[in-house]
Amino acid sequence: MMKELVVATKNEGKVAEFRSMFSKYGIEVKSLLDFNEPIKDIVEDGDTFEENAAIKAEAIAFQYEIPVVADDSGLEIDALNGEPGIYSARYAGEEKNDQKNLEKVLSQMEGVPESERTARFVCAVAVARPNHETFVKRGTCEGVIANCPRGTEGFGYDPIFIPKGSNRTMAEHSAEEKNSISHRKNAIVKIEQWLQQLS
Ligand SMILES: O=P(O)(O)OP(=O)(O)OP(=O)(O)OC[C@H]1O[C@@H](n2cnc3c(O)ncnc32)[C@H](O)[C@@H]1O
Ligand SMILES: [Mg+2]
Repeated sequence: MMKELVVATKNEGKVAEFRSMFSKYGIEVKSLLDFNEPIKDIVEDGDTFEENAAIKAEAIAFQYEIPVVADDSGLEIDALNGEPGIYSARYAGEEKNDQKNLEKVLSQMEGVPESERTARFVCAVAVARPNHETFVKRGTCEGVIANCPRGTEGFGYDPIFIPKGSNRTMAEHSAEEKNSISHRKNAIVKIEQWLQQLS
């Protein structure tokens, strides 16, 4: 029997990755995109990835009285003092446009030499349940910012992020490859015990 688990996200790219990575635990993912009623956007006003992940997970867990997982993630660029960071989704404006966001990063990074283009993807994964303390785990993926976008896989900033040890952008990695090295994967392995005992 497949167990069902709600992941409190409206991001289709994230949903696909959770679906793929949770399948080995026998878990079927339901996201906010699958709810019949419209789910209002959750205000992400925390100061950290961890706080925002907990805010999203708890909003849905407490409303529906079910266990919920949520993800808050983004790109930290050293030469930009950690920007866009927790503001990654809206870096180029309220409309949350992936293409505009990565173009803004590239323009901010113009002229920055190879050795100073270090960055990391960060993912905080929160587990919230009625009558339990929420817990949050962080995973990261180190890399560098490319000079121009390449590749069509993945989502978000993947076309401009080259993971450490590779010469391809994340968007030039297959879904399977990304899911073996990503920040999201590295956060999910830290909640593995909880995923395994879920019934
Ligand atoms: O809040 P939810 O509904 O989960 O969806 P969101 O897209 O708003 O997600 P976040 O608030 O966590 O913002 C994450 C930002 O970081 C980007 N991002 C997160 N994970 C990524 C990944 O694996 N590859 C590329 N970009 C990623 C993503 O495109 C967003 O711009
Ligand atoms: Mg968001």
